[in-house]
Amino acid sequence: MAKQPIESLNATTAATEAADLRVELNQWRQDYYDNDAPKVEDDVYDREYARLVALETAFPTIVTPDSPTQLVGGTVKAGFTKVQHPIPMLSLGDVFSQGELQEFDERLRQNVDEPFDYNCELKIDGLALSLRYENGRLIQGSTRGNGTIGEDITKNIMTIASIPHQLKRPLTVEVRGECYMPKAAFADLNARREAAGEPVFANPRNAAAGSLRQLDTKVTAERQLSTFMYNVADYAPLTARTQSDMLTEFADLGLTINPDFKVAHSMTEVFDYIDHYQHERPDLAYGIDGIVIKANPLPLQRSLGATVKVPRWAIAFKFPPDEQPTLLEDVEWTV
Ligand SMILES: NC(=O)c1cc2c(=O)c3cc(F)ccc3oc2nc1N
Repeated sequence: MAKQPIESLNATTAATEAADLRVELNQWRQDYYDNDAPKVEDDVYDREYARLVALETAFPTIVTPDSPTQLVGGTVKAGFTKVQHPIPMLSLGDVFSQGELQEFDERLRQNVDEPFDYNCELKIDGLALSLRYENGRLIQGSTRGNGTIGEDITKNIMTIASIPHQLKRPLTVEVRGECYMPKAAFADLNARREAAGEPVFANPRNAAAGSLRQLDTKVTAERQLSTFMYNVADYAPLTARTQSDMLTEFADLGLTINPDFKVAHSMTEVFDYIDHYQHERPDLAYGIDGIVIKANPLPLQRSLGATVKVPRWAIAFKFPPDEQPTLLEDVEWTV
């Protein structure tokens, strides 16, 4: 049904609509985060979620603690040891148009007096993970979970080739990134599963999540997972002063980063980057669901900090869902 404009609602009608949205969104979250099997396309979830945020913003008294707007990520799957993230792993705020991205930039620059660049990065469509290194040795891997409590997947991440067990320098640092399954590995896996009469994965993100959040490490080891690291919990151990230099420092340490990042000196350059990768997307070896732009100076990231849920210094520009082009040779031509 058509949504009433927010201005025409009162707290009671808003609370009723919000309650219905929460039931629906929490069920979808459960499917997405806990069962790695979403029931709806991301854009449907995002649209309903944006409506709930708008209702709660217009009527703050209707917010409830269990509202998905107050939670981050999913929960901890049974069978996994829990890991407390000393510094929470947050999610990114989303925007869906260049206009909204422009607003994000203007809002940010109102609170920052010195000029700054953005670092543009591909938004890898996988699942977030955190790696703890002590004196350069990999000692723990965990999922985001709900942002403060994740799952211990140390044994599983030890089997991923792109994750070094020893950094090139003896740093004690917690790095964060995305675990993903390349498109080719996804196609192979589903072909094997189909041949074996097993259910196939809906998309590479679910396949990566199902392969990483796996109690049987041998299964993880054969799933050809990979990673791109993009963030730290605590900036102190690094020498880098910008996001872009941090990615280069990660590579020097032996971590795997996505090389397609780019410093943008204006929103025009940000939009050019977005347009370029919106076209490149089908040819990339891995799935992306958007672009992430981040304030490049690390001291600025630190001073801007985060809300209860998202960093103030970064935003995700989401692409519309990936329409798989129908390959013409797949179409039966009737003559
Ligand atoms: N999927 C991604 O490729 C990707 C994801 C995030 C985040 O989730 C993320 C979450 C934060 F709280 C802060 C920075 C982040 O940076 C990020 N950068 C990326 N490139």
